[in-house]
Amino acid sequence: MMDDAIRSIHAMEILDSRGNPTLAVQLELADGSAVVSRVPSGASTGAHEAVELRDHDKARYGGKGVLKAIDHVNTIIAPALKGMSATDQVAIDQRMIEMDGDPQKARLGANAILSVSLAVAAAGAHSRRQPLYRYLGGLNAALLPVPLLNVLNGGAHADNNVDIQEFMLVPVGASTFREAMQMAQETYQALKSLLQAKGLRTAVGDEGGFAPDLESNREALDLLVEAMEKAHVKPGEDMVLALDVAATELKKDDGYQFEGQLLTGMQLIDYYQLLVRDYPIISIEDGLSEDDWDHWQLLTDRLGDRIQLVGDDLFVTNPERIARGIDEASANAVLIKPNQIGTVTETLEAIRLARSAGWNAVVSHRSGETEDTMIADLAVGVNGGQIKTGAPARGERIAKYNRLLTIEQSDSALTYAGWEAFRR
Ligand SMILES: O=C(O)[C@@H](CO)OP(=O)(O)O
Ligand SMILES: [Mg+2]
Repeated sequence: MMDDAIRSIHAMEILDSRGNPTLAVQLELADGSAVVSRVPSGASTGAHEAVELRDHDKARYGGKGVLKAIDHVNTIIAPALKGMSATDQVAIDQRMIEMDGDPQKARLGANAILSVSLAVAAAGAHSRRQPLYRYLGGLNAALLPVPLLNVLNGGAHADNNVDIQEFMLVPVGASTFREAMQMAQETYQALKSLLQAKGLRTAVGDEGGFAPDLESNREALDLLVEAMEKAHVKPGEDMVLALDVAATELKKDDGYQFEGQLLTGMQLIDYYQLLVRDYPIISIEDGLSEDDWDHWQLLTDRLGDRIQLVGDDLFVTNPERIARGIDEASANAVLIKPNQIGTVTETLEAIRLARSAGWNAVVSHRSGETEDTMIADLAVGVNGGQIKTGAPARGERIAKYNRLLTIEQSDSALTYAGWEAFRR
């Protein structure tokens, strides 16, 4: 047996940051080295995402168990991959895709497949004695990503009257990743004291952002600009803002339920245009719903030369949907979540495709996360330039930021992407 041959794969149940069960995989190579991978889980999931397999035993965790997925790894996937080389990522992923046979990976489960795919990548890097980002990106990996830090929450991620799901700080003007995190942390703390001074709630949502009861989306944006100023961070220069509207969650009949009114797609686009005029917004994710291709095209036509328009639910990290988006000029960037598609190979393909059209690729966490830091390495490895992984709070989000801080301080060949990340 070669040193990097897979000796064993073992899946087990662990908890995600919401306390719901997810799975971890321990993979051992012939040389005795072992790695662990852990799979995240979304709340505002897109209908076109690959299928996350959960069992329906309501007695266990309200039906959110993952016993089926675990069983599929241990009894179907593990025996099939035993003996294969961990550096054969493409062949292994292909094998799992074929064994599943369903376009949305509904048979074995995308979470089952991803847990193994991630472990194989980690093991491949280990056997080559390279950090994961270097293994994934080779010499091409040169950039530390700009963090998009979700510090204010609404929508499906919070229990308040704000419709936009995520308001993110983007410290583009920093000169290092470390400085970017410091700037974000100081603004986050300034925001907290502003909320306290106004008698507003400072409890945090799933991703560590605050979820105060505000009157409007504009009130949230005003607060963020005020927080920057309080932290001596210059809006529009040191730091800009990004939004994830998660508009699929707002879809109602033919329109969008937004700030107490039913708006048409066109009215929503007009609204974004005014927001972009009034605030230092650099990026809007999921401004429209997952099947509203026509309005996506109109939005991109209207704002695409000024800001980044990111498809999350629209593309679900799926190369086929991204190809359609490129064809129809539906957006100019794609959100990359490995668990939306289920394998490392397809994730890399999605990024390559986006890049070939001159689009940006934003590597992202899920709202239900674990301490796994693979996405930090992925963002560096593919020179993504941007990573979205929550507030500078909560251990599972900090784990990714800490991984990036560690990478920055241990590899002098890398530089902070800064404004460069948004140039197309
Ligand atoms: O909508 C999103 O972009 C994500 C992550 O912030 O949320 P979820 O994982 O719930 O889909
Ligand atoms: Mg999103």
